[in-house]
Amino acid sequence: MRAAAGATTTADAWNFVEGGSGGEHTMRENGLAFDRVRLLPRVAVDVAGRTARTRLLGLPVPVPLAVAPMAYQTWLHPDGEVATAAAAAAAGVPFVVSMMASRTVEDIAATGAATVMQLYWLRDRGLFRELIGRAEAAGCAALMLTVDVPLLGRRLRDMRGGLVRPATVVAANLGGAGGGAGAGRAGRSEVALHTKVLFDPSLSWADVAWVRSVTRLPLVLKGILDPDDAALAVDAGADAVVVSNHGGRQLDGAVATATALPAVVDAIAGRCEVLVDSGIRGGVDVLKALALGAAGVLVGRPLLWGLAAGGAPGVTRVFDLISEELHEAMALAGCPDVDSARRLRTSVAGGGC
Ligand SMILES: Cc1cc2nc3c(=O)[nH]c(=O)nc-3n(C[C@H](O)[C@H](O)[C@H](O)COP(=O)(O)O)c2cc1C
Ligand SMILES: CC(C)CC(=O)C(=O)O
Repeated sequence: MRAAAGATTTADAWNFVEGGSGGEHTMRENGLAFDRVRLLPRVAVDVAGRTARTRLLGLPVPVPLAVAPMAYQTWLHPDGEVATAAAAAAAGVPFVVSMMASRTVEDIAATGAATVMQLYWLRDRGLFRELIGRAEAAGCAALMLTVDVPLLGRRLRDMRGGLVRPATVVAANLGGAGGGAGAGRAGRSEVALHTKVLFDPSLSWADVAWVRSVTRLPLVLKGILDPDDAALAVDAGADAVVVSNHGGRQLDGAVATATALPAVVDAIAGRCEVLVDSGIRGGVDVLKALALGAAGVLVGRPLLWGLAAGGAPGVTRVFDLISEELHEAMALAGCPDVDSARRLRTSVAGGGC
């Protein structure tokens, strides 16, 4: 799917999707860390009637997956987020709407997908509150505040290429500011410049508590890696956290999520839901995430590959592949359900149990 996507997208769009920050060490390590996790399968467990059904973010789901918030999907396919969300609706999987989505939250919600609205901390608090109101009115099931982007990571592929969004690829929920803002020269990324104007790097735990106080929706914090931050997230009233390094797009050198997850799960101690993303590439990775203590995962780049390669049917194909792999892996690991998957023992290749 990735190869098919690469063959259809422009160099700018491909760099934007595939790129990480700096030397892309964290981006590579995300996959390697999931690869190093070893599962201890159980045997002689009746898995004939197995199910991966569970609840995520208060929503019933057939598999413990949600679509990660990802900006500017019309860059990859003309229908953009509406195509991805239509496939998510068909799969029964929640769709997280990026604040920088290129289709409106109302159009996305109209696909019938269960939606969650992702927010960045904006300098313009009026606009920030307006978006919360729109998300509530559109029927979003939760808000997801991304806390790992005081500024955009140093994305060398985008800087070297002088990345510019096409003028048609707009932040549809922010008044539709388009790309092409004259920054298209080597060493500059127009996306980084645009976000620098919008995003407020002063976010603090007091602000998180304020966000908690201005909405009745469940609040999810995305971008937690340190167990102390996980505990602070609970104190600030978070209903869920996402263990994430933003797909290796923020701090290069940050820990891989499969490595960080167990300590966060311990620190949370059941007080809120723990999700994970960054490096999930198939059903076995999902099973590993569950075994490491997550309630579920956000799937990122693989869905964009499906979108670029084949629109909504391409995204559906990716959901189907991950679901088939998960169900097969659960059977082979002796897991009739998600709770038993979360009790599997793990070890790390080269280490002890
Ligand atoms: C093209 C692209 C755009 C993204 N846009 C956003 C965004 O708008 N908001 C956000 O919180 N995370 C964003 N992310 C990060 C994803 O939500 C997720 O954390 C990351 O993709 C997980 O890594 P993986 O795709 O390698 O598994 C983006 C990621 C990609 C690849
Ligand atoms: C436009 C960006 C802020 C989207 C993002 O979070 C990302 O590219 O990782």
